[in-house]
Parts: sequence; structure tokens; C-alpha cells
Amino acid sequence: MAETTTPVHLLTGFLGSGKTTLLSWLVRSPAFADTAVIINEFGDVGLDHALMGKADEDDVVMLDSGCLCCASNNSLQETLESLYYRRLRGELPPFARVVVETSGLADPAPLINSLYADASVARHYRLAGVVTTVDVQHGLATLDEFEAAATQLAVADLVILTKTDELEPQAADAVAQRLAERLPQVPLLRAAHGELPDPSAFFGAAPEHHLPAVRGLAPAQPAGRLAHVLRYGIASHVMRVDAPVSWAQYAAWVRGMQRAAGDRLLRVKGILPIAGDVPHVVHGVRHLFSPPRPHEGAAPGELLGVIVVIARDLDAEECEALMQPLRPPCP
Ligand SMILES: Nc1nc2c(ncn2[C@@H]2O[C@H](COP(=O)(O)OP(=O)(O)OP(=O)(O)O)[C@@H](O)[C@H]2O)c(=O)[nH]1
Repeated sequence: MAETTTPVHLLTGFLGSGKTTLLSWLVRSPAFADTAVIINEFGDVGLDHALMGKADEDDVVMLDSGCLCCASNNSLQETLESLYYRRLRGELPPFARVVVETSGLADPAPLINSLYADASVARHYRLAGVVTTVDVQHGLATLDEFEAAATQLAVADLVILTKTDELEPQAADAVAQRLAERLPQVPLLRAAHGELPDPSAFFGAAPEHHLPAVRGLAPAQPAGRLAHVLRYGIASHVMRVDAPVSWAQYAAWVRGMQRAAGDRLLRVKGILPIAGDVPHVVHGVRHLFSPPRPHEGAAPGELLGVIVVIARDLDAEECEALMQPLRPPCP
């Protein structure tokens, strides 16, 4: 008898569209018991993992809800195989499904293809749906501007319109309407404050009717991150801040970033020691920065002081110059 395969749900969506926030909430829900979550990142440092409050980047963490979480910079194939064999050897508890959070710049088509085309993966896993997050404020503009965002939407089996708490219901309705015109067959859910009305709806996506579109979009070889970086002039810079900073320094840094690079910024995230060495989570999407909040969960360890800046046409030198307000003043 053929072995049953484990369903894999891809969670994609452009930089800052709310994937990690949504997932952080979902993994605590009983609907996510028996789920293994894999976080795959753009950038050299596994920050999303830390922002979700997990302890160890290399290991699989079991949450109270029964959900398993791990971060990986390996290929999806390698990670899925490793999970499969660890489960087989009894090193991991059984899991009934997998959720993969892709990086915000990833073209999901090669990932989708690998689930179908890689024989060793396809023996044990199957694609069960692609969920694409679209930011209600920036989403439509991003779709027009970035091919990756358009591709992420094109392959969606379920669209989640995020941050609807930030707009009036009528304005959110208008965005939902525009998305429905683009993808009339794809269901759309709304998330507010990073939450869905029903967490189990996340698993309701059905991929079959999008397969032709995926085949048409997928390049022959899996697209490397570099391809995106070169094509759009987008680069990810990992900056380090070694000493605690004051609120005044933080404010000066944000002002400088907004003024000098606001139109080129895509995403800023990190964990900064602010005001007496308290680790604070820093988030920016485009030119907007959220108020930093104290970091929750396991100590950030060496990620404390790491800021990832993803921007267009911003080289390392200029990025470093923009970090100056966070550097200790010269004696
Ligand atoms: N008001 C509001 N803010 C949200 C919501 N979801 C996410 N955010 C904020 O949007 C910013 C980006 O959210 P993330 O969850 O990190 O986005 P992401 O898609 O994982 O981003 P990348 O890791 O860059 O791909 C953060 O400041 C979040 O607090 C929401 O539903 N409402």
C-alpha cells in the first residue's frame, strides 16, 4: 500500500506583509497542534525565528500547543527530508502537516515545483496549498512594483489581507475588491491585529486550479536569492550595534533612515538594546517604523544588536553611514 504523504502549506507574501506576525499567533492555536513549521529566511541572520520567541535556531522547538517550529537556511528539500527521517527515527514527535514560511522576496514557484518535481520530496510530502499575505496598505502598490510580489499572489490558493485594523472597513473593502478582480477564484480572508477569525481556515486552501499558472511562471532552475537582488537592485544588509542606545539615538536613526533612504527601504527589522540595555524589537516596512516593543521570549543572545536592512539601491557603505546615530559618540 502506498505510504500517505504529509501535506505542506506554503505561507508566502512580500516583505513586511505580516507573515511572521500571523504565524506567531497561529502556532499558539489548537488548530496548529500536529503541525511542523519551517521558517526560511532572506538575509544572513535568522531574525524571524528570534522575533517569534524561539530559543535555538538550529533545533526544532516544541510549543505548548503541540506545534513544532524550526528555522532553516537549507533548501526546502533538505529540511523536509531531515524532518521526515527524524520523525521516522522517533527523534521528533509525529506531525500531521507542515507549514513553510518563505522569505518575503522568494519566488514561491520553484518551491512549489520542488514539491512536485523532486522525487525524494514528493515520495513523502505533497503541496496542500499556498497562502499569500497582502498588506492592506502597501499591498496593491507592491504588486505593481515587484515581480516577486505579483508572483506570490499569482500562485495563491488563499489570500490573507493583513493589517485590516489599520484602515477603515470601506477602504479595506476596496482593496479586497481589487484583489478579487485579479484572482476571482481565490478565497480571501482578512486578518486584523495579526489574527484571523478562525485559525483553521488557514488550511482551507486548495492548490489544484493554479497548477498551470505555476508551471508557466517557474524558471527552469530554482531562482537564487541573488537573482532577485540583482534584478531589482535589492540587497539585504546585516548591521550590528554593539552598545545600548538611548531613545534619542533611536529617534535620530529613524529620522535619518526615513529622510535619506525612505523611498528605497523595503524592510527593517532587528533587536536593539534601548534604554538601559532592554532588548527591543524594531520593525519598519517602507518608510514606516512601528514603535519598538520589549522583546519577549527566549533571550536574543547574539541577535541582540542585529538590524537587518532590506532596501533597493542602498549599498553597504551608505547603510553603515545611516547607522551612525546608533554608534557611541566619539570621546
Ligand atoms: N496593525 C497591524 N500591524 C501588523 C499586522 N500584521 C503585521 N503587522 C506589523 O507589520 C510589520 C511586519 O510584520 P511581519 O509579520 O514581520 O511581516 P513579514 O511578512 O513576516 O515580514 P518579512 O519577514 O520581512 O517577510 C510589523 O511591524 C508587524 O507588527 C496587523 O494585522 N495589524
